Amino acid sequence: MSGPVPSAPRPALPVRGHVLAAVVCGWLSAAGLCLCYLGIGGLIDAVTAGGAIGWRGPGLMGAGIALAVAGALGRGHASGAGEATAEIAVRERIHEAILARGPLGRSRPARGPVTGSLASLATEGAAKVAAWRGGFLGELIAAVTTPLVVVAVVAVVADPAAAAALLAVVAAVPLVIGGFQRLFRTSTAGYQAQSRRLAAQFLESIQGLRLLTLLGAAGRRSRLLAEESERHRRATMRLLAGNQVVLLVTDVAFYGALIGAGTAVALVRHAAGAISLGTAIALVLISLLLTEPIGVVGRFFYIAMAGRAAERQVVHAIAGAGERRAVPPPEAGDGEAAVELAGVVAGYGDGPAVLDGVDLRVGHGEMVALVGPSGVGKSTLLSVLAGELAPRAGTVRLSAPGGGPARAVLVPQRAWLFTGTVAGNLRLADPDADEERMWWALRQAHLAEEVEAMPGGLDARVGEEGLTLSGGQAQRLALARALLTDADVLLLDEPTGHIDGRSERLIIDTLRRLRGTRTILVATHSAAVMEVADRVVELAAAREVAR
Ligand SMILES: Nc1ncnc2c1ncn2[C@@H]1O[C@H](COP(=O)(O)OP(=O)(O)OP(=O)(O)O)[C@@H](O)[C@H]1O
Repeated sequence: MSGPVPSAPRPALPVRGHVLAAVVCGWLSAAGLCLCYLGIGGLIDAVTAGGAIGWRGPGLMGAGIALAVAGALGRGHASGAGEATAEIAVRERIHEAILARGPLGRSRPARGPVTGSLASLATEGAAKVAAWRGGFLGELIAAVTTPLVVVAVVAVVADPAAAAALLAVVAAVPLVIGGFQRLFRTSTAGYQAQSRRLAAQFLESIQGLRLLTLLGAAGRRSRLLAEESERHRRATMRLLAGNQVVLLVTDVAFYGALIGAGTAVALVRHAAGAISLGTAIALVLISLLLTEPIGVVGRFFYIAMAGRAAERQVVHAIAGAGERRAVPPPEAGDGEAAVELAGVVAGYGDGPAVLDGVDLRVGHGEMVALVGPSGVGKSTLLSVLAGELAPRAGTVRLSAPGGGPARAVLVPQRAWLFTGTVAGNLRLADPDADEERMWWALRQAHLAEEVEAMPGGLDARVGEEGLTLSGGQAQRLALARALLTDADVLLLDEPTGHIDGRSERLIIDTLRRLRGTRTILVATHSAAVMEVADRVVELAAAREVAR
């Protein structure tokens, strides 16, 4: 994923209520624990005084425990619900972006991620963003502000002067954390610079490998890379050592300082006769709660950093999708032919024209095989028809059988298989598809039996984290996905190109059965596919060949 990160706004997620609820529940839980500790203090005072225990101590303890438990449960629930809501929202936004750039299309935007990385962003990335924005943010705010709640409870229920002293200690914590982060940043920056240098040198060497070999410089270059790798290893070790120091210092210094300060305040106030022994012990226990923000700092590095990085990619992805919409869709024709190309000129960027004045007319329900030598522009023509590549000149018209604009869908040469389930992969094309419809599409593509045999069936996990489908199965899954769109025009780019013989036979049989049901353009080198087609058009000469 390259290109500058745009200053597009962060995706608005409907989790404000969840975050707020998590924060409030966190506060309630902290206040409950304070009351519970003060109750314990009250009990200690009653026991040491030798009098009746009374209601105050047990009452505070009971109320405190109830509040703490309710708060903890509420916080857990709010975080869980927030995370789930955020994940769905992020995924929907990314799915919109995927659909906007053509779910089955070969996507080569000038900027922004390709479809495959968009989809892994929609799975793993969405989970990271959700864990951060929906789940962790509320807990973070609650934890960071807990000391203030603790101080407030101490001020109201125990001793305002002790509360003021604790407040001063709490205020010093962010300053010290900031100082440590600055120290740490220097070693992180050094590591990143080293990392970039190494990556650049590797890339340069691979790109220039041929030249290096011709010049007899490969050995020298490899020694240089070895030295650079060693420097990188040392930088990594320095970073890890720095990390350990930060963790150690955080633990020892902060826990020690906060609990020590709490104990000192309690002792001083008790010695001055301002608070009882029980309240002093309660203050020591309460000072444990002041360490709450430190507990989240470690998780902050993992959850928030990963979540924020994924969030930047999501913003980038969504912004990229906006650019894709800028390619105008093919015009609607008069309805007489499904596809009409007249004088189409197309190419990539500022490069030469790949298609130079192509004319083609395809009737409704006709199956046309596009043939021609490799590189002649068959895939390019399909990209133009799919609305992925705007023609430089000429007209492209797609008509639905009854007139009006037609929908075209492209199955690329190598089907992307997204990390997720079979159903998830199918629903990229039709988010509302029910199981029956998905099985229908799988049967059409001759994949139903194989999916049935997979653990979980439609819920079988495929892609990087699950089953790896064969090239042929992936191609048939992509075909099933295309059929789910109910597009009028099906564009198939080399559907039998890189697959096993059995899959090839199954796909050809699918094509045979689809013939006449919709308009199909299939770019191919396969004689068997040409055999199935109604017509064969050779692209080089833009003329029909005899069959
Ligand atoms: N994204 C791209 N950017 C720049 N040039 C491209 C791009 N895609 C294809 N080309 C070039 O356009 C020309 C036509 O490629 P295209 O993939 O359309 O040919 P094809 O007939 O489908 O080939 P094959 O039979 O090998 O699939 C080739 O010279 C190719 O290098």
